[in-house]
Amino acid sequence: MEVIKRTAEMQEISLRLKREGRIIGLVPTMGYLHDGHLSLIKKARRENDIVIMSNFVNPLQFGPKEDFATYPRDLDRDNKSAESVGVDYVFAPANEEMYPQGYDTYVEVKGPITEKMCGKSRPGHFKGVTTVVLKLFLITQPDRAYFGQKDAQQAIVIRKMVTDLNVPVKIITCPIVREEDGLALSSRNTYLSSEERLQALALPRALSAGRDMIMKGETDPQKVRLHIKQMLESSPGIRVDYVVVVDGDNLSDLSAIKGKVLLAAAVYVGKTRLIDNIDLEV
Ligand SMILES: Nc1ncnc2c1ncn2[C@@H]1O[C@H](COP(=O)(O)OP(=O)(O)OP(=O)(O)O)[C@@H](O)[C@H]1O
Ligand SMILES: CC(C)(CO)[C@@H](O)C(=O)[O-]
Ligand code: BAL
Repeated sequence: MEVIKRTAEMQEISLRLKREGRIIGLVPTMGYLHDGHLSLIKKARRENDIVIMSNFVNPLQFGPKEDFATYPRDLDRDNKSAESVGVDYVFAPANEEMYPQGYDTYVEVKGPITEKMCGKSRPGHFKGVTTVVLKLFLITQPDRAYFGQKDAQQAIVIRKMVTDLNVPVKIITCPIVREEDGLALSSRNTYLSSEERLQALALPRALSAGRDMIMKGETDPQKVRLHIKQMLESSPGIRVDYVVVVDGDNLSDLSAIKGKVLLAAAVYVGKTRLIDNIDLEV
């Protein structure tokens, strides 16, 4: 496995691999790898000749009061994990490589899908995500790129960017990997104290309760949303950011529960903001 820090070098390698006819899979990450990331890499490994994993904590997608500075980082450990699951190239640029002095270009998906949920709570977040992801695509020339369903809105926004800009990359969304007790794996789980770690279980439990209501025949999205919200609000240590029950393809509001449905929520557990969701076909 090679670790590449320069954008020009990574792009040169990727263009050469493409000329040689190799199929490239890209797994974009912000590092501090866990089994969720590894599941994306393993799928990319099975489906492509070459696997590139990017490891870059993108300052552009963090708000001024968010956790860019404290976001967990451990490049050495990440490189060992990446190598153990067959990554060929780790692309780990410094900020100045991605955004040199005078950098001025941004990519933004405008409209309803970036205005709600995490887009509403984190203004500018998705503009930062789409900008870095398009840059990563141009630097690494992937045929396929792998994203986790845990960041469901992110995957939908990236699909929209790729469609609207005719980007020749196939977007593959992979299922959420969870701890045995149901908590979705997330680098930010490391912020939780042992008490908060227990309190955080309210999030997957409330979403599962919403799913159970639907399985038992509930068709009113507002009733399901309220039930999830009330469960969260009555859970110790939890502050609700948002709860939605929306169309799983485009995040639009539903008049009735039918087809692809996404139950998604973001909560604060102490100072830590966690997101989770369940998608189902009704
Ligand atoms: N539990 C998970 N299961 C599947 N994919 C995941 C999981 N957690 C993260 N991913 C995916 O891994 C990719 C990189 O995510 P990222 O590095 O931000 O990790 P993270 O754990 O989501 O961190 P955080 O949520 O704390 O920012 C994203 O596509 C994300 O959706
Ligand atoms: C896609 C991504 C790597 C862009 O910085 C990030 O948003 C993430 O880790 O999900
Ligand atoms: N996993 C999404 C990256 C972020 O929260 O900024």
